[in-house]
Amino acid sequence: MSFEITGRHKAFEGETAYCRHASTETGTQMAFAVYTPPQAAEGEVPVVTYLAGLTCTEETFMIKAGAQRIAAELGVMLVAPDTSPRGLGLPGEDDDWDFGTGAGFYVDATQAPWDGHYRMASYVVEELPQVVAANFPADLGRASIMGHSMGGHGALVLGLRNAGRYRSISAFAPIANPMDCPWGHKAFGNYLGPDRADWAAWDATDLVRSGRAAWRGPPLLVDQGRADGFLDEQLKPKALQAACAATGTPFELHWRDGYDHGYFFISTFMEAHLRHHARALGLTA
Ligand SMILES: N[C@@H](CCC(=O)N[C@@H](CSC=O)C(=O)NCC(=O)O)C(=O)O
Repeated sequence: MSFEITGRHKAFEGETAYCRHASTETGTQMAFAVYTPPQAAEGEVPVVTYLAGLTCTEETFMIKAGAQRIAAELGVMLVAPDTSPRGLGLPGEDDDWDFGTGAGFYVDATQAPWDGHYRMASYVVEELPQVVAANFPADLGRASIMGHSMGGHGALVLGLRNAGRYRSISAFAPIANPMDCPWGHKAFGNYLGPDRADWAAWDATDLVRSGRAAWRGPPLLVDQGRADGFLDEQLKPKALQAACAATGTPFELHWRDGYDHGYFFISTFMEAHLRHHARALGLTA
């Protein structure tokens, strides 16, 4: 297995590392970032994976979210993958900012030409943790997942579909009902095909509403800014809230007055999300 650390940066007595490896799921080089907290010097530490949104890379979270200080206090490893395979040269891959490169949507594509490569669900859940644990002191038995926007959708869906692997799930401004918004229609139509029945398995609201995902862990934690320009057309947190209420799924939605969709919002509430995960991971939070 090829693996390379391309950059190392000391932070809060731990280290942010930028990594690359040859992925079997995507058939490309994939990039990801890892923050290792100082507690890892004493042994394996729990892992929180962060999935970023449209147009982001493995760098975005580490640079903008302000998460390392609190991760260092709590003793949590942070893992942030890139948001899609890159550089495949597929037709249409680089035409739009909300589809293709930087927009893998954390599904396993079934439609040509995407299906052999755009396998971000299997990459995040199966392959990436193994690569991380082979190279960093990660305790995969204690794992949680979080994300933003497209990555909030990813965290919710991958967490709900793989509840045995994740102790807690949280999201900032997630695309909560992608079957019912333009971003979701575009991504799912191209990656999964025209049959909406095939989309439902990748929609957090539908997974909860249908009872196909039965989450019984700590509340699904969601923060949403009221000044978010994408809220009404793309995000639909109230649909997920209604599905959770109807099925008794633990859910906590915080509306944040004046906050928009960006990393000033995310960094403001990052500490609360990491403490939520730390409690689920058995750490003092
Ligand atoms: N087209 C714009 C907007 C892209 C954008 O807002 N991306 C968000 C995620 S949106 C849903 O997944 C983001 O996180 N951007 C990175 C950032 O640093 O804010 C553009 O290309 O900028």
